[in-house]
Amino acid sequence: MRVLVADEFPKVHLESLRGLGLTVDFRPGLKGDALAEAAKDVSILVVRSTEVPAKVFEVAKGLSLVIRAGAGVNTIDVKAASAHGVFVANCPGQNAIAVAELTFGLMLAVDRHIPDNVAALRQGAWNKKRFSQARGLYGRTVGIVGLGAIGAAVAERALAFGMRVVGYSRSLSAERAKALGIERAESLLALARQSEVLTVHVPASSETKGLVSRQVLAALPDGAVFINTSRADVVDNEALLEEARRGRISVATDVFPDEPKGGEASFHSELGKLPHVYGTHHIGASTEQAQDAIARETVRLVDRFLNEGVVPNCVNIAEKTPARYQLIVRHHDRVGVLANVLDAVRQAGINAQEIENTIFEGAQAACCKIQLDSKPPEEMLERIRARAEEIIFVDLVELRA
Ligand SMILES: NC(=O)c1ccc[n+]([C@@H]2O[C@H](COP(=O)([O-])OP(=O)(O)OC[C@H]3O[C@@H](n4cnc5c(N)ncnc54)[C@H](O)[C@@H]3O)[C@@H](O)[C@H]2O)c1
Ligand SMILES: O=C(O)[C@H](O)COP(=O)(O)O
Repeated sequence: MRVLVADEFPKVHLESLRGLGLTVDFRPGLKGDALAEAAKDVSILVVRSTEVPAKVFEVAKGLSLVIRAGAGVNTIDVKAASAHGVFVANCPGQNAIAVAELTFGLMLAVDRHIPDNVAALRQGAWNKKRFSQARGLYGRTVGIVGLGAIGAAVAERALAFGMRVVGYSRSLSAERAKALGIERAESLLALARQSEVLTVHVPASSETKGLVSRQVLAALPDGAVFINTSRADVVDNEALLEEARRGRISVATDVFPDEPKGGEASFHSELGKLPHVYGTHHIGASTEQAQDAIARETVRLVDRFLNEGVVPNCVNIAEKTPARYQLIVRHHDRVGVLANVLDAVRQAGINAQEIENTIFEGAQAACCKIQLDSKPPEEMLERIRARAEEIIFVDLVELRA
């Protein structure tokens, strides 16, 4: 079996993939049509931020699994993967500490103007007067949008810095907020109004597009710091540029609209050039520790897929199928029994969806559960029951809507 690794990946973990008996094509930097062409003969594709467009799934008929060696899957056409029956999995949480560390690096950098200090020294200037203007983080309020793996890691660090931490997240319950030792805001706007630092950690999706809106940015107090280490799409970028130009708030961002996907490119960002903005080059996950953890997790996923047929961290399995009924058939474990059951389902013109066949100890009997998209007629059940030498019991249950 072949695996294509189309982004940087630690050498030692490429060896672990080979140790699983796979042929590994290590081709970082592949893009677009070249990626689709290279994926033609592989079963597994591993990527970081490289885009995986629909074309890959159209061309690579043997592809079974795409692993995002990272957190965000917005760079993969997951809809196309699902339409072609390809599993997509990621490595959630494995780079959370690295992103939280960068978030704090940015927070401190903005408060103490560290990059400007360095730049002035390099230009031969001493300016203690200007660079002494800092407010300090202790006792200040940080608002965290998205309390998943990264948001929680940021909260933990903010508490250690003696900050007041308030969170807003889609599923942040009062209990979880209490467990994290933070306060909970009722809305994003309410959070923004009290945040001297607002930091965002939500995935890019149709739901989060422009979540940090013009109104949210305008609600930030004068002199606030806005930090984005998630994705550019979660912010109204036009409004952010206007706010940053005005200089009413400071901005630190690791992500940009239309940022290059690869390692090196020329890139001109209006936002990144402004004096109140500190930009980094989408390096949130780029520590050796995080890349090691991500690669280990990738190898674990490949191992389980190869040896157990399961896909941990899969992001595109239907949470619920449209099936309304479940056929339960307890049967003798013999050749052809399931084929006969499915033939009866086919003859009734019903679509079988999820199927699970469980074998009992001793391998004499099994229980097969078949989800059906419509109610089968009584004749179909009778046809199955009629094969008494194969069938022990047949039942039909209606599934909860
Ligand atoms: N800069 C980088 O290098 C870097 C590295 C890793 C991750 N990221 C980005 O950070 C994102 C978050 O990563 P994570 O590991 O914390 O993911 P996560 O899934 O653990 O957490 C995401 C959180 O966002 C919340 N959320 C989702 N939709 C929301 C909405 N509409 N409103 C409010 N809250 C919502 C979820 O409930 C969850 O708590 C990733 O999806 C990725 O885009 C960037
Ligand atoms: O979602 C992620 O994990 C990050 O954006 C990291 O992207 P990278 O693997 O390209 O650094």
